[in-house]
Amino acid sequence: MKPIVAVTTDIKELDDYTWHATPEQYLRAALEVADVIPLLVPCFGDKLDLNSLLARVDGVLITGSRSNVHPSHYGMTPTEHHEPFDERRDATSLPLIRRAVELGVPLLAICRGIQELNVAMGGTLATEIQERAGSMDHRGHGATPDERFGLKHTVQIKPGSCLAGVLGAQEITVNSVHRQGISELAPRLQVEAVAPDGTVEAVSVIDAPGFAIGVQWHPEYWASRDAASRRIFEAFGESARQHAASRR
Ligand SMILES: N[C@@H](CCC(=O)NCCCC(=O)O)C(=O)O
Repeated sequence: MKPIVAVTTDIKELDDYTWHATPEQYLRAALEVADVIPLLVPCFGDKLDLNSLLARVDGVLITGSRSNVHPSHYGMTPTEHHEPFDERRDATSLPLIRRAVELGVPLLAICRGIQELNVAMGGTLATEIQERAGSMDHRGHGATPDERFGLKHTVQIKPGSCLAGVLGAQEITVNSVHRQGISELAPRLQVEAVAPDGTVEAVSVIDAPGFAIGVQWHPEYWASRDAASRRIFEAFGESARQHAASRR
C-alpha cells in the first residue's frame, strides 16, 4: 500500500466560490517522486480533528504560498509589509505542524512552510528581507514560472546535518521565491543550510523521530529534473513509507 501524505491548502476566492486549493507542482512531486498519495487538507482550523487526521496519514507536506503568516502569531503588529495574509491557512497549518511534530509524523515544509514551522515552534519572521543591509534579493523574478523558479543561488549545507545525509553534498544551487525569512530560530529547530548572505535556508526539528525538515526554497518545482530536489522528495517518501510500516 502506498503511504498517504496530508498536503496543506490555501484559501482562494474564484468564480464566486471559496476554494481550498494547492498548486499542482506539490501534488506531482508527492505523487511522482515521493511515490505517495497526496491528500488535501482543507483550511477548517480547529474544526479539523488533527488526531484523527494524523492517525491516518504517513506524512505532512506544508506547501509554499504567496501569503505570509499573520505577525500576531509571533508577537508582532501587522503592517502592509506583512501582507497578504491567509488566516484560515494559519489556523490550520500551525496546529497541524505542532501536532505532527509531537506525534513524529514525517514532515516536509516548503517556503511559507519553513516559515510556518518556525512560527509554530516559537520562532519569529523578518519581512522584506531584500531590504536588509547586505542581503541578497530572494524574490523570484521573471515572466514565466520557469524563470521565477529558476535555480538561482547556492546554499551551504551544514556538515553532519540531516540534509547533508539526504543530499550527500555540502553545497547545492536552489531557487528562491520569498521576501520573508526566519528571524529568531525556534528553540527546537536547528539550522541545516544557509545562503551566502546568512539567510536560514533549511532547518530540522531537533530529536525528531523521523524526517522533519523545512526548506526555504522550492524542491517541488524541479523534483523531476534536478537531482537535489528529487532526493529531498525521495527521502520524504522513504520516511513516509517507514512511518506507514511502523503504524501497521
Ligand atoms: N510568503 C512568503 C512565503 C514564500 C513562498 O512560499 N513563496 C511561494 C510563492 C510562489 C509564487 O510566488 O508563485 C514570503 O514571501 O516569504
